[in-house]
Amino acid sequence: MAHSKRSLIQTNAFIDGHWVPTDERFSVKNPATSEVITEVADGDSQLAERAIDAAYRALPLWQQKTPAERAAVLRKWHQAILANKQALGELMSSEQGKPVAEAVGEIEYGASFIDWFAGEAERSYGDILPQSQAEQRSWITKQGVGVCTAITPWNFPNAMITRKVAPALAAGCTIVVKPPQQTPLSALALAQLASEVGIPDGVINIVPTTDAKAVGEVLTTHPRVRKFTFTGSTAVGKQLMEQCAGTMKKVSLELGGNAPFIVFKSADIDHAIDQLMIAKFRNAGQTCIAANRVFIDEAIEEDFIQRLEQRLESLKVAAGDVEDADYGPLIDESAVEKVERLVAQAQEQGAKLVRGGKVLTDLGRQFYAPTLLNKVTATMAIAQEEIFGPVIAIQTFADEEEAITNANSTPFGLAGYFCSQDIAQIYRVSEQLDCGMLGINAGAISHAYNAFGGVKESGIGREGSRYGLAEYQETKNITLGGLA
Ligand SMILES: NC(=O)c1ccc[n+]([C@@H]2O[C@H](COP(=O)([O-])OP(=O)(O)OC[C@H]3O[C@@H](n4cnc5c(N)ncnc54)[C@H](O)[C@@H]3O)[C@@H](O)[C@H]2O)c1
Ligand SMILES: O=C[C@H](O)CS(=O)(=O)O
Repeated sequence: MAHSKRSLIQTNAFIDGHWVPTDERFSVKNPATSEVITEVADGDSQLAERAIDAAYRALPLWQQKTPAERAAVLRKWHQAILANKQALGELMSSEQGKPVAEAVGEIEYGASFIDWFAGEAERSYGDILPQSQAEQRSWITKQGVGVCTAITPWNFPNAMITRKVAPALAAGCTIVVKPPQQTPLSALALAQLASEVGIPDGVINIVPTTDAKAVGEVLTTHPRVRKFTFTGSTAVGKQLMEQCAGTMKKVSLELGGNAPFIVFKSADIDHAIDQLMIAKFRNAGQTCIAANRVFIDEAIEEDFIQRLEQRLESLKVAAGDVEDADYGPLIDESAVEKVERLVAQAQEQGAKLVRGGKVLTDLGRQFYAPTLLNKVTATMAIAQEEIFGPVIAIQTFADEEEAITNANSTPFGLAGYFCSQDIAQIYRVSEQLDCGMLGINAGAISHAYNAFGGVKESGIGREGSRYGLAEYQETKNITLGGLA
């Protein structure tokens, strides 16, 4: 595998354009080998307050820039990221575990949000309102909300940051980001490139920490913070939303999922399996929109399972720096233990293990085999929790109504998928599935142009698309009188 020439490893906090060391530091490890990559500054609540103050000081000058000026420097950042995508991909793979090729793909995906929102900055329009009084005229302006704070997850260490930072900066906001403890290096590398291309000091600030609770308390309660955005588990999202209430922050939450993947008997089975492989095994299944519950029409169950099992045979599991790896290790020991628990419990309750169901010990404790379980039921934990691993859990259904009822039967509503060649069925089912995003004959649905987000306990708000900028803007109604 070709290795990049440039290293982008930064190990200190990034505040007000400066790299800030701390007395305490924490280790960042490679999940494939458990080797320590480096030690990173361990921020605390005081450092978080310092970062917010820097963002507050930087706000006026950044707000006063024109959308075209903000777009221009965002496009420079976009280009710098793409110019370093191999180094950024290798860095991400080392700290998160995904194959380098997939990591480079995430870098490109993450960069696409910056390019997209550079354009959205230039297309952010207000409105002229109908005249209600003879002597008055009214109009709407859209203004950046102010200082923002963000907390992001480890599974997509680059894109989950740019999906927030890009619209925030495009809207004229400044931001403080707490990256995940497991994968801070990707965030710090983004900040380095932002600084190199001229994004002003204090506009982007990064505070790595092992004390998420203390730093999060500051990011969600500080009076200078007007907007909080979170991507992570539903349980933590609920807690952080409560913490924001005291200062009425504008909140957007991208939370957990439990995506159904329904294959109707009208589907093209081979195409459905292709899409399921994407929706399940991307990032070793550690994806919020992974196909978590697979529903197969009982009329095609035997044929589908036979063909699917054959496809699993072809998957290559290996460390991220191995050529052609389809997926790598799970992020840590607790992730492996959760998958082992869910698979064991399912089998104890009657599920049938068709393939896999074990750690690939020859590769290491973190590597879990491609796994296929059949005869799963809705009452099993594996159908109620995010598996977050390379495990396909199959349930069957007799008719469309049963499939839809079962698919909608969880507190989550992030993504859903179904495969059908029947256009009437496609319209019926797409209108009844209760989720924020639907993939119909499509397992890959994450693009900067699309509106990413969930309903029910999967979140509030949308990221990407033409809807993503509004999460970082306030709508101001202005009325001018005395015109008679
Ligand atoms: N909807 C989406 O777009 C999306 C995307 C990626 C991941 N996720 C979800 O994230 C979860 C996996 O990521 P994770 O394990 O990092 O989730 P997590 O909720 O444990 O952690 C997410 C972030 O929150 C921080 N955090 C944890 N507890 C905190 C607290 N008490 N106060 C402040 N910060 C705290 C963590 O340090 C991390 O930075 C899954 O549920 C997945 O579905 C959702
Ligand atoms: O984990 C879910 C993230 O949102 C990743 S992606 O946007 O689906 O690639």
